[in-house]
Amino acid sequence: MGSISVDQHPPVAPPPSTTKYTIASIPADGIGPEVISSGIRALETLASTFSGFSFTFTHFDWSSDTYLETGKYIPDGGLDELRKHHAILFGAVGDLRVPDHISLWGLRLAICQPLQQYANVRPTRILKGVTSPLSSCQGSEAATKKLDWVIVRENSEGEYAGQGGRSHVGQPWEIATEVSVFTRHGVERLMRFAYETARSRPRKKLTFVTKSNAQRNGMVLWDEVQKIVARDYPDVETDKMLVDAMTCRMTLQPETVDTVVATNLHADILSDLAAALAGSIGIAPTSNLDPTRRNPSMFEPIHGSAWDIAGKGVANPVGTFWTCAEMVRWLGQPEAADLLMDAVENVLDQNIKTRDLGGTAGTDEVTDKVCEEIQRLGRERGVGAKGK
Ligand SMILES: NC(=O)C1=CN([C@@H]2O[C@H](COP(=O)(O)OP(=O)(O)OC[C@H]3O[C@@H](n4cnc5c(N)ncnc54)[C@H](O)[C@@H]3O)[C@@H](O)[C@H]2O)C=CC1
Ligand SMILES: CC(=O)C(=O)O
Ligand SMILES: [K+]
Ligand SMILES: [Mn+2]
Repeated sequence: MGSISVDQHPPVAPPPSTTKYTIASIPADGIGPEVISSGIRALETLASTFSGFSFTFTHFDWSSDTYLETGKYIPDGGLDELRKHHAILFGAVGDLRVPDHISLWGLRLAICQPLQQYANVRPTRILKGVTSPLSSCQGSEAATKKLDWVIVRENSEGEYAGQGGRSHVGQPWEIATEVSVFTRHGVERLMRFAYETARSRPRKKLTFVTKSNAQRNGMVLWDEVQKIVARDYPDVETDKMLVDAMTCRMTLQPETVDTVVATNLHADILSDLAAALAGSIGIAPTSNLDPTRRNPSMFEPIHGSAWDIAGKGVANPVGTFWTCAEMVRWLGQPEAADLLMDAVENVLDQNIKTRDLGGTAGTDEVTDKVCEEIQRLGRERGVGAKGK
């Protein structure tokens, strides 16, 4: 096991120096446009409440409709257009008329990979006013109060590297391969990011998730690189879990978990579980970060395009509000991010919730109330005079 230092850049570069933020919005498919329009309303309300910063949105109509019309999700030169912005706000991609692997690779992964958004960050906690499904289990009430996690997901390689192929298509002897790719460079930069995240949180605790008993090459390199990186973070307590057992620990001992690092596929699954344990897949956020800030980062709710509820006005916008709060924090406005989350929790606590959380409110009602609460909290906290 040799020493490594392939990636010398600091794990997280500082936010932009300007306060006039340009945001590329890509609502895309299904409930994406519904929740993104709620998110933009909340962001505009936030900017008018604070007056120290502003947003300018550029709307990109890249979606499965566009693909069906033009044969492309992203037009020629599209990524260069995205690069002109400070951040990207994304809804979800996926449409019944297009195979899922075409849509995901045509849009979301076609942005994350070239823009080197290698760190996918997925916080979960039980928001005020929300009941965890774990709370109905005997004795777990105290434990669920301590469900406060950040899952750091590898977002550029691993099981979603896109390597593989099919031969002898349609023949009885057809073969298909899906090859996971783990590079020292890719694993090291992600481990450093995960350790920095764990270090920034009060408990300074990292659960390292692996599957190196069965996956005996890539996961073994994953383990070796983690051990090397861990030496630089003696103040962070690390424990190691095989991914299958991790599902049990998240469910039965949520209070023992704080920051988690896992591969692209493992963390994709664990983070949907995390969202459900915190109440609903409709509340959880995702940041796809290029920590070097050489490229804009992309922010999206954790959920997909949810065709089953699209167009009905019932999608939960909370995952997008939390996503917007994470984006605002990334851009360098932590006070505004905190206020947005406080507004969301106050509204949930008044029992104004969508039906996935047991409520009866629609997307618009929740959005109206959150915007009103942003303004009320802004007045209460006297934030309007700050900045500029
Ligand atoms: N990042 C992305 O763009 C993602 C795209 N997808 C795509 O989305 C499509 C549907 O995938 P599914 O596996 O069904 O996952 P999904 O997350 O779209 O939906 C799963 C279930 O959760 C519900 N749900 C999701 N978001 C909700 C919200 N905000 N409020 C209330 N209920 C909500 C849905 O109604 C559905 O019953 C597929 O094409 C898939 O490839 C899936 C995950 C992420
Ligand atoms: C595609 C997907 O499920 C995700 O990025 O979470
Ligand atoms: K999404
Ligand atoms: Mn997912």
